[in-house]
Amino acid sequence: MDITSRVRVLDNETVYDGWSSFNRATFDYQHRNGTWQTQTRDIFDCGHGAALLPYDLERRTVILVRQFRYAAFSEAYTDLLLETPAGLLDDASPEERIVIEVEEETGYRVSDVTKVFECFVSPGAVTQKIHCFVAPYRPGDRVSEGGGLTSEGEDIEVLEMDFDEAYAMIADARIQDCKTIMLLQYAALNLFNAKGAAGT
Ligand SMILES: Nc1nc2c(ncn2[C@@H]2O[C@H](COP(=O)(O)OP(=O)(O)O[C@H]3O[C@H](CO)[C@@H](O)[C@H](O)[C@@H]3O)[C@@H](O)[C@H]2O)c(=O)[nH]1
Ligand SMILES: [Mg+2]
Repeated sequence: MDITSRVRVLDNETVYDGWSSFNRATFDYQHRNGTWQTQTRDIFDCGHGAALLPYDLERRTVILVRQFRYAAFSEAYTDLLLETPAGLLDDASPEERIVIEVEEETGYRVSDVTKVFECFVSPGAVTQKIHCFVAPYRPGDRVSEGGGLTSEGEDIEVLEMDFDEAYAMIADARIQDCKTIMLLQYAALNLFNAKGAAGT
């Protein structure tokens, strides 16, 4: 379904333009019953991103990263956040960008990369879409320490974790990042034969 004819943008004001941008859009939207309504929405834009879960089926492990996230901290999450490696696209394609980002953050050089889904992270207010990937890895694929770019303020800890332990961390809220939850659930359903995954 293409709903372009049901939206008329009246104004798109840039409220802030810096590392990210913040816009206030005013538009007419035609409801399903045919009536038009004027709405205003504040929209946060920091570009699109890509995320990847490296997995080793033989050793039943995955690679996650742990880092400080001020946005979560400001909402009383006082621990470091556990996530899959991920990054902003910065004008590259998701496929190109994610391989570079995984090596920068984890030190692992992955090659057999599979796109599994893409998702809007918070579509009521945030423009960002995350392209999500998985890739197998072996211990010998580690070519550097990783850790991210100190010059950009990154201080990233690399964790190789037992898959079942990582998966269980969703249920007790030790993992709260949405791309990480979705990729671990994808892996439980499609890669590992996980206890508690649907159909097992
Ligand atoms: N958030 C933020 N980051 C900034 C800013 N200025 C510079 N940065 C730097 O921009 C870099 C972004 O690192 P990436 O690895 O590219 O992105 P990320 O922060 O890991 O993740 C982003 O993309 C993910 C999706 O792939 C998102 O899940 C995540 O929320 C975030 O937007 C970091 O080094 C960060 O320090 C700023 O004002 N705000
Ligand atoms: Mg990152």
